[in-house]
This record gives sequence, C-alpha cells and structure tokens, in this order.
Amino acid sequence: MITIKGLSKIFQTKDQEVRAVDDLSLDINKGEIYGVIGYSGAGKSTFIRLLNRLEDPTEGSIRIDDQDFTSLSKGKLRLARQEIGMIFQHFNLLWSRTVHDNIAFPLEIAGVPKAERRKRVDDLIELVGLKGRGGSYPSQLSGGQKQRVGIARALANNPKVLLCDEATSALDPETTDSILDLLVDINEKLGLTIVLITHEMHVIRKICHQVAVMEQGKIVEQGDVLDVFLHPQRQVTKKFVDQVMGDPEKETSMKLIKDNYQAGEIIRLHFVGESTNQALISEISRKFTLDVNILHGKITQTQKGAYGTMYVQFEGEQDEIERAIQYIRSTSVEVEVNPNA
Ligand SMILES: Nc1ncnc2c1ncn2[C@@H]1O[C@H](COP(=O)(O)OP(=O)(O)OP(=O)(O)O)[C@@H](O)[C@H]1O
Repeated sequence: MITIKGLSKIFQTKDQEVRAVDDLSLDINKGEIYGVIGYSGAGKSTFIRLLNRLEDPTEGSIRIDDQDFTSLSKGKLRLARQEIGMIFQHFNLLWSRTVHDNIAFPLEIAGVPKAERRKRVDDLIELVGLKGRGGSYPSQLSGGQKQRVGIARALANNPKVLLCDEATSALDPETTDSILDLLVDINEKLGLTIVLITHEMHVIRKICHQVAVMEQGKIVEQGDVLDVFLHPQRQVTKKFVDQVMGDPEKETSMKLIKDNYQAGEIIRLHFVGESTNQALISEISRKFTLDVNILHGKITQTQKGAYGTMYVQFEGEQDEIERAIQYIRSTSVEVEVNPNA
C-alpha cells in the first residue's frame, strides 16, 4: 500500500549538511500497524513529515496506493492529504473550539455540508469514547481525552492512513495503554493502515505488526515484531528489546549467579507464540535426572503472539544435561547454552 524507495532528506545548515533521512526504503501493507522506532535524532520526525509532505524529499519516492505522492502538484497534494490523518504528541487542538468543533474543522475545510458534518462528528465522538463531551473545551479534558479528540479529528475525512507522531509520549502509562487500545480497535474496525513513530519499545510491542529501527537516518533493522524481539541483530535493537524484557545482566546479576552456581550449565530459553504455554520446565525435571533452578524469566504479549525468555540452571551429569538440551532443541523452544558468557 505504501512503497517508499530511496527516500532521503538532507538539511543544509550554515556549516554542515545533515542527512536526517538517508536512503530509506520500505513497504507497508494495507491494514498494518507499522512502527518506526529510534532514539532522539535518528530521523523519525523528518521521516513522518516526509510521509505527509510537510517536508519535500531531497531524493526518492513515496507511493501510496499506486499514486506517486512525491510528484503531486499543489492542488492534487491538498486532496491527497485528506487521505492521510495525523495525530501529534501535544495533540495540536484548537483551544478556542469545543471538542465537536475541533473534530468538525477538517470537514469544514473539505466543504462538507453542516448537517452531514454534525452526524459525522457525533459518530466519531462515539467511536473514540467521548460521548457527552462534545461541548467541552480542550482545557477541560485530560491528556488522554485530548488525544481522543486528536484521533477523531484525524479520522474525520476517512483517511486511508493514520500517521502517529509520538502520540502517547506525553501520557502516563495507563492512559498510554488506553490510547494504544483505541488505535488497535480503529485499525481492526476500519481496516486503517497506521504508521507510528516512537522511542518506546512498549508501544511497538503492544500494537505493531511490523517494526523498523532507525539510526542516523537509516533503517538498520526491520521485520515482523515477534522476529525482531526474538532475534534482534543490532546493538540498538537489543537495547530497545531490553526496554521491555529487562536486561538480565542487570536484573539478575548473571555474573554473580555464574560465580555462585558453577556446577552444570546456565541456559537461556526463548519461547514464542504457543510454545510459551508448554510446561517445559516441569517436563524437563520429570524426564531427566537434573536439578533445574529458574534464575530469571519474563513473558510478554505482542500483536503477533506471546514472546518470552527464561534463564535456568541445569545441574546434574553432563551427559544428562546434554540430553535435556537436545530434547529442548526438538521442541519449538530455542536454547542458548551459557549466554552472555
Ligand atoms: N529543519 C532542520 N534543519 C536542520 N537540521 C534538521 C532539521 N530538522 C531535523 N534536523 C536534524 O535531522 C536529524 C534528525 O532529526 P529528527 O527530528 O528527524 O529526529 P527524531 O528521531 O525525530 O528525533 P526527536 O525524537 O528528538 O525529534 C537531527 O540531527 C536534527 O538535528
């Protein structure tokens, strides 16, 4: 649905050239929630501003539904922009307008007649869970409610794509979760394609199907969220995964455990999807003559299923340990012996 090829944006400042987005290519499928994650300065904001042409690219192309978005005339661009809704970290609401009138604003610009506008706004208010608040002003709303208004306004013209610019970064964790749930709900109900940028792996974990990791203007890793959680390739990606899963080195002082428990082997198990439900540990202790010590474990849910890691120590005869490891390898659980050694 969205095809981006060789997209670059170079800013020329007084004394240097900044490649904010550098030769970026990716495909986003219809109905997908696609997350782009990166630290500050990675180029995420520039990327999302290129996507709705708030910035013009230096090079490259963006096609949305087979329309070349990069070569549209000003008039056509205005129309094409109605196909793209956007929500912002600080909501960008009009403070002197009520909730109703904020949501109606893009419809007024598009020339939608008054009666139709009213009906559409009422439907949107209901969709985002703000029934009864149409007459309130933004200053009378909580952060989460303001973002709900932002979402309703972004959806007013029935866009094909919703762009989210750090949409939950100004919200507390609980409100963040409720807004993320709303985005999933909208994605499922309307089949809307959502592209979001964030610096929080929790957001990616909770709602995204696909993820791209940005560093210094480039996409350094991309793929299915579960694959990226399971096999992060780059250091930057591993750090993002640690945001959610915790860094076992820090949390369990692996070195201390290794020093204290020198017998046997320390093993890391990766569980994905259904395999997280297998009672593997109790099965191992039943089937093999081993002592199994659980050192650290965490299971988390993504849009693509569950994912977990567990650190255990197997103590016993070396042959028996080897046999147990072979047995685990025959299941869908992945094994790493003596991790972070
Ligand atoms: N208008 C501009 N002129 C010059 N340099 C810019 C401009 N906009 C962005 N940059 C530079 O481009 C790089 C990427 O910035 P960008 O804001 O896209 O990153 P980001 O990942 O969104 O970071 P943050 O989350 O902090 O906004 C940075 O080095 C930034 O200084």
